[in-house]
This record gives sequence, structure tokens and C-alpha cells, in this order.
Amino acid sequence: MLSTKEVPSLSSLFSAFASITASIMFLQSMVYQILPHQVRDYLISILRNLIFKAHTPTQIAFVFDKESAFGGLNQIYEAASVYLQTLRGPGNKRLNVSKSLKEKGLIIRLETGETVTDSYDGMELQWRFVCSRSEEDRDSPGRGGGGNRQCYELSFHNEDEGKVCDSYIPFVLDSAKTIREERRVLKMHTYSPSSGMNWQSVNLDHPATFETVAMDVKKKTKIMEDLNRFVKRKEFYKKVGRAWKRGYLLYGPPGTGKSSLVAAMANHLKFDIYDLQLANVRRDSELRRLLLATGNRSILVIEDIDCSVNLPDRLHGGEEKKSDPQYDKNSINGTSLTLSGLLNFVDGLWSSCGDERIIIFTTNHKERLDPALLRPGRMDMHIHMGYCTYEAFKQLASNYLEISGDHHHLYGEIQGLLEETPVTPAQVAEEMMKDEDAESALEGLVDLLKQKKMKGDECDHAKVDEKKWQIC
Ligand SMILES: Nc1ncnc2c1ncn2[C@@H]1O[C@H](COP(=O)(O)OP(=O)(O)OP(=O)(O)O)[C@@H](O)[C@H]1O
Ligand SMILES: [Mg+2]
Repeated sequence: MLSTKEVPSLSSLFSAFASITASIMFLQSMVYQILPHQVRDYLISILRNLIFKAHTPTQIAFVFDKESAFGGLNQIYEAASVYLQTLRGPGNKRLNVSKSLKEKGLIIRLETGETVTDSYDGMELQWRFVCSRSEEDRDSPGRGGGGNRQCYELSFHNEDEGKVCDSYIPFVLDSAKTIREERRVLKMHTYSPSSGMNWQSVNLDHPATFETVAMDVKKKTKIMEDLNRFVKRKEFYKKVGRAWKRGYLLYGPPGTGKSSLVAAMANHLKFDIYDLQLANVRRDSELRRLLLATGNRSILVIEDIDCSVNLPDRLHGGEEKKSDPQYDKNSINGTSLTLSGLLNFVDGLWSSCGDERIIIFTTNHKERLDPALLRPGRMDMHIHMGYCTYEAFKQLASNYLEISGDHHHLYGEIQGLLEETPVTPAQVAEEMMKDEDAESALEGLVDLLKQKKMKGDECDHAKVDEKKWQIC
């Protein structure tokens, strides 16, 4: 039990409160009189920081200048200008629009002062584009404004700094790379000695893709998987000590889609094509110069390897070929282009001078190729492009006539005829182009197949040839 002595009375509480208040007021007036207001403000801001700092995140900004600190373009600035094209803020009022020769579509960028917000892994990040004139330019405005400073500002909470450096910036760099690849206009490089000593390039706008090429689905999937695996395996090739290159041999009769498949591969990988006509190359040294001038991430295509040039080789010595006019055409001052020169260079020096090289040989006559070209390990994949199968026909009908599935009443008859009659996908495609009406186009195809069937002899020969290719 408490005694009355221990319980403070109400009046004593009041008097204590009054004396504390009087002391505070006295102290406050002392502080106001003694300390100048600058010192007071400083002390107050320290107190405020001590109380709130732990709980209130502040915004900080990274600034990415166009030029890097050590000269040259700043890669993060470049990547940001590509990546930010995919973001748009509701408040964006002015956007900068341009079009470049190297890219498809319009390039839409932020105008100076415009901001856009991004969210990544729970963070909110704000980008702002700033273009300001340098002090020098401002002082003498008549000088032409060459000293513009262009930069992107990235603002975020200070506590996210680690995540921004380790994760968000690498993400922006990767995304920009992917976007650039998708928009890049592919190039087709060709060589002809009459138009100078180097490759001539034009935009490659071939519409063939893996979706449009008509061939066995399993085979198509296998090729796509092979390509995808190849481009992902940089470290693997390094580890096993092999040059990062892959070779494909496409063989089959004319009009079966070899060139279309090359274009589909280039479009799939976004690789440029170097189309080399061996007949235009006269000696090994010229070939070396040309191959060394090819870029990374490219496909070197040598079409009709069996007949484009009469290559003297190790097996055949080349003696009998010297009497061949084609041999003379490819021979200057006693030196000439040789198959071993081509293969050694492709296998050795050239492929180790660059990354992600693909080489494709095409031929109508695999059986005529030099065994050196066919030996295991030289061409990683031999792909047979054959006559039109029922499966390939359905793909073409879907591409050209927009018929899906296999429900058309003529399909049964066409399937039977295709099994007995060799016809190339090119011939089938041509029939389908003749009439916009699907019914009439298919009837035309049935007629063609029947006519071909009647010319049995010719077809039988072709079939024998076809079998020979498949065994090889
Ligand atoms: N498998 C196919 N899938 C889709 N279209 C094809 C196919 N084969 C041929 N075509 C069509 O036929 C035309 C000729 O095909 P392509 O040039 O690819 O044949 P090729 O095998 O390279 O012939 P060549 O041996 O004469 O060079 C192409 O324009 C293409 O439209
Ligand atoms: Mg071709």
C-alpha cells in the first residue's frame, strides 16, 4: 500500500511542469541569443537527419554521358538510347523520330528533358534525357553549338544502388543488344573482280524463314536446334580448343530449297551472308584475302561447289584438269585456286581469325564431290533437300493458298501422286502461284502431277538419282 507521502500532489506536479517549461524557454532564448541562425539551422538539420535518415530513402542519379571518360562512345549511353525506345511514359510530349539505313523501322527517342519510368525487380527507376550546351558555347552562341553535352540521367533510391550496378545496367546492355540484332538489316556480300578487289554489299531482304521453308519437320527442328546450340557454345568451343565455326553441306536437285534454307538460316541467326562464287576467284591468295575480309557472325556460302569451278585437288593431282578450259580460267601465272587451299584455309587460319562463322556448301551432285570435302568432321551436318513430300506440300499450300490442316478434298489424290511422282517444291510452288483461287491452283497441280507420272521413264531416273543421294 502506498502512503500519502509517496503520492505527488497535483499542485506539486503543476509546479514541476511549470519549472521545466520555464527552463526550456530560458534555454531556447539563450540559444537564440547566443547562436547565429546558420549554426542553429545546421544543428537542426543534423538532428533531423539522425531521426529520419534510417527510414527515408533518398533519390540519387547516375549520369551516363555520350562520351566515355576515356574517349570513345559510352556503351551504357548507347545501350540506354536503344533500350529506352521500348519505354514510353504517359507524360511524354515531345519525342525525337529518325530512320537509319542500317536499321528497320523508325527510331523513336526521348527529347531533351523528357522522362520515362521503368520498373525492374521491385525497383522504380526514372530515366531522363538531357542535352545541354557547354559553358563555352553559351558564352559565344554564334560559334555553332558543337559542344552539346548529351546524357541520360537514371534516378533511383540510394538503397538500390548495388542492384542497379550489378543487375539493372547489365540487363539494359543485354536488352539493347537483342533489340539491335532484331532491327539490323542483314547484308549480302558478293565478290566480282570487275567491281573492285573487295566484297560489294547490298541489303539482304530475303523473306524465307524456317516457317516458310517446306521440308520434313523433324529435319527442320534438328537444324534449328543445331544452330541455336552453336551460337550459345562460345565457352564450349574455347574449352575444347576448337575454332567457333560450323559447316553445313546442303545437297539435292535444283529447286528443292537449298538457297531458301540458307536465307532462312541467316534470318534466324541474324547473320550476314557472304556469297562466294568460286568461279570469280583465281588463286589461293585472292581467296585468303577475301575470307579474311569477312565479318564475324556471318555465313559464308559457296553454291554449287561441284561445278562452279574445276578445283584441282590432292587426289586427282590436277594434271588431267590442266587440259580443261575451266582450269585455265582459274589459273594465272601457273598458280590457281585449289580445293586443298580452300579447305585448309576454311578449317585452319580463317576460322580461327573470327567468331561465330558458319560455312555452307551447296551442291546438286553430292556424288561428284571430292572425298576430302565429305570426310567426317569437315562439314558438321549433311542436309538432304529432296523432292516434295506430302508434308512439304501441305506447308506450301498453307504458305501460298492459306489452306491449313489436311481437309481439302483433293489432298488424298495429291498425296498418292506425290508418292509416285518426283516433283520439286519449286514446281509445286509455281503451280500454286498460277491461280489465286485455291481450288483451281490445286487442280492445276493435280494435272501437273498426272502429266509427270505419265512421263514415267524420266521420273524413274530421277528416283534412282534421289536414292543414290540419300545413301551417300
Ligand atoms: N523447300 C522449299 N520450301 C519453300 N519454297 C521452296 C522450297 N524449295 C523451293 N522453293 C521455292 O522455289 C524457288 C527455288 O528454290 P531455291 O532457289 O531455294 O532452290 P535451290 O535448291 O537452291 O535450287 P538450285 O539448286 O537450282 O540452286 C524458291 O524461290 C522458293 O520459293
Ligand atoms: Mg540455289
